[in-house]
Amino acid sequence: MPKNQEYDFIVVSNRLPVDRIIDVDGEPTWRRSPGGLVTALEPVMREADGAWVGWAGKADLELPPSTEDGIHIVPVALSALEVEHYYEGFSNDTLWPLYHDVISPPAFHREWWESYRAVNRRFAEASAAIAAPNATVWVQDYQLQLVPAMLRELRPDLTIGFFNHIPFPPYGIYSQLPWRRQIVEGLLGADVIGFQRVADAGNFSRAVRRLFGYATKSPEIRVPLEGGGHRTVVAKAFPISIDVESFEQMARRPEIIERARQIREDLGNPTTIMLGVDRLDYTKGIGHRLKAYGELLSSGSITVGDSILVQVASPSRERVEAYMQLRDEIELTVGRLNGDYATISHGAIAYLHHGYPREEMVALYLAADVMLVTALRDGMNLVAKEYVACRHDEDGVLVLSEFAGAADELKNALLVNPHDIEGLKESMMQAVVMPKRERGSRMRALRRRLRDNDVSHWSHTFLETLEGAARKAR
Ligand SMILES: O=P(O)(O)OC[C@H]1O[C@H](O[C@H]2O[C@H](CO)[C@@H](O)[C@H](O)[C@H]2O)[C@H](O)[C@@H](O)[C@@H]1O
Ligand SMILES: O=c1ccn([C@@H]2O[C@H](COP(=O)(O)OP(=O)(O)O)[C@@H](O)[C@H]2O)c(=O)[nH]1
Repeated sequence: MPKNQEYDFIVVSNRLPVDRIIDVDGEPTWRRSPGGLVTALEPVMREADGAWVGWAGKADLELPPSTEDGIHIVPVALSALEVEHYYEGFSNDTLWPLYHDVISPPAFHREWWESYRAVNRRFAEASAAIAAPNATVWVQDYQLQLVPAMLRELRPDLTIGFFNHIPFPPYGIYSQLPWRRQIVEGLLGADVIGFQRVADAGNFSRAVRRLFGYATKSPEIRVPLEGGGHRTVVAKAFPISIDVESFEQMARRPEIIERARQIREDLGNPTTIMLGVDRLDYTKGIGHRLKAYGELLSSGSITVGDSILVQVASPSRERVEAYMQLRDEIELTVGRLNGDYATISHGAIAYLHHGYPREEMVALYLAADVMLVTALRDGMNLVAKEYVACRHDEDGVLVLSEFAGAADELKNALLVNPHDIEGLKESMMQAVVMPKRERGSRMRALRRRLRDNDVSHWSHTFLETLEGAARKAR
């Protein structure tokens, strides 16, 4: 790629779609990055001839732009201290818990904030340097909330969109943030700010009114300009989705169907396989799920041999204290439940602390009778949508937390409040005994709903709104 290549369309996110890793032979190579942001944006970028600006997942790594698996990537380097202060610190120990209902207490440190600002500036400069005149730049997520305003200052010709993949909290929580004004100002640099849920967009508009007193009339916010007049910023919900077709196609492949059969056989062909798939994150409600499952075992409502819970808990943010603690808690609970209930031949919980490739995920979805998504708070939760996309057999039951963004659309799931352990147990049992007819009718309705909003619909709707807003502003 020539050095100063310019692009008309740029996606900017903390993570690139691939992480730089060292393989077993000691050779550097790339591996798919974790999390739903990459799952959703990868097909969007394949369709567009743009560039993806982001971090390669390792400290102190200066890499030239390149094309990996058909996507132009422009790596931004972070020092080890920046990984600690900007990524693990401000992004994942301040903003992440604050924006997820303070499930874990957020930590506020001024040096983390300074690092967040410096790294946001670097992302803004890296994007400005490769943007063609009047290009569209789409900034992603809470790690980069200052980038829109920084970019607007550097390049007023650009059309700037922002999408927040996690919730935006109510003002009573948001207002704890010492840098609450600066973050809102950063976001208001965008022409369109997208959120997962209508409630998130409402919370953001309220924060703008409370902090700055700007006039808002949903979905528009009037931002006064220095020399008089105003700019209009659109703040609106655009629920993210997945490439439904590609998940379904994968789930129809004979070798994946065979792998699903093999998984069931390896688990001893139980009557009911329950499945949880999450990054090992305190927002995902894994502990609540295990508590409910343990009580069902204890009361004899379910028995080992007849039922098993497969829990994929993929490694995440492993140097952040709250995540280390969570891992200890979860693994202690799993150990106890297996110790109390497993037999030589049958486990109670198959606990897997790994990140699996997509093919294996799809086989697991096909093998699972009941999918448990019990997040305490989650921007969207693409796992719930992937389960539905894969069930072309119109079978399987989705138990879904009402605190996951996906619950706004997937109303034919069994919706639960994961804090209500009795209610959760009842829903899990309802899923176990649900008649085939009801499973089929619920799954058909879920699949219809999912097809109405796949990831290409999401990105086109957002980008059309962005184009319209920018046209009005010119
Ligand atoms: O990059 P990491 O720190 O390893 O974390 C992985 C990603 O987690 C979060 O995902 C969110 O985006 C999903 C897609 O919109 C959504 O379904 C989910 O509810 C969110 O939690 C995070 O927002 C991403 O930035 C991370 O890359
Ligand atoms: O071992 C794993 C665990 C998860 N995932 C994928 O990671 C994404 C998780 O996205 P979600 O929106 O559910 O949550 P996030 O991790 O982004 O908070 C989904 O595409 C999963 O299929 C995966 O590929 N391998």
